[in-house]
Amino acid sequence: MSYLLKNIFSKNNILNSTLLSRTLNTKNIGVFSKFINNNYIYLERNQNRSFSSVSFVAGANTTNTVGISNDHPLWKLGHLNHVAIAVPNLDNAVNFYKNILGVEQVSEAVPQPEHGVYTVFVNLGNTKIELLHPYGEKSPIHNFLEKNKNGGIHHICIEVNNVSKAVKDLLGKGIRPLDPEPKIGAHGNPVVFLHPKDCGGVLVELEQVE
Ligand SMILES: C[C@@H](C(=O)O)C(=O)SCCNC(=O)CCNC(=O)[C@H](O)C(C)(C)COP(=O)(O)OP(=O)(O)OC[C@H]1O[C@@H](n2cnc3c(N)ncnc32)[C@H](O)[C@@H]1OP(=O)(O)O
Repeated sequence: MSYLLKNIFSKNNILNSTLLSRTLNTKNIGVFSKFINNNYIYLERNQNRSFSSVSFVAGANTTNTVGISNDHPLWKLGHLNHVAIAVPNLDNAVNFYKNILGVEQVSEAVPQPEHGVYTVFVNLGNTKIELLHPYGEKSPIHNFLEKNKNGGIHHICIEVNNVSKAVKDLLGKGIRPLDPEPKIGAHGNPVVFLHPKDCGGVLVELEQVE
């Protein structure tokens, strides 16, 4: 059997595939299923739990089969861009930061239809707070606010120099992005969210900043 075939059918791959398939299921979102080496198939399910789309996502190769090694990082981590707080009442939250704490730079509320949220940025100088409020019925923060009636810290956003390379590399290390492709975030930059179950219980957003 060639080295490649041995790799495909190695005990590790079968084991990883089984483990990942078992742990990746969350309702109404896509499922990453390990395919060959660090490549994944992304299966998206609709409300009836039947599969509605399939995409192929290539992970970074962490073996030496094609000469790419993680000893030479392909991407770099940057600053903390913002801490996002989901709020049940945007006016009350803006009043707290602007008038009670006295923050000078507080943006207007901006609808982000592609993300299902309104955002307000509170600029603290060294980093920002992003206030999030649901936009539309399918907002990804509905469940969070259902469970946290007074709101709470929803995610952190860390800057990276190349979000696609970061995702490929992280997939190879078992860290799942929540979408197969980056979206354009509130600052007009590509962003991707990483599964909180893979990041110590914290929803992590990576934002590409040149
Ligand atoms: C504009 C843009 C930008 O900054 O540029 C944004 O901010 S957009 C910001 C809004 N967009 C996003 O958040 C996109 C990424 N988020 C998502 O895809 C989703 O919200 C998920 C994180 C997958 C959660 O989905 P959903 O609410 O349907 O599932 P769920 O409530 O059943 O939660 C599944 C499990 O994840 C945990 N979980 C849910 N939300 C969490 C959070 N924010 N932090 C940590 N853990 C969280 C739950 O406790 C639960 O754990 P247990 O199973 O143990 O009970």
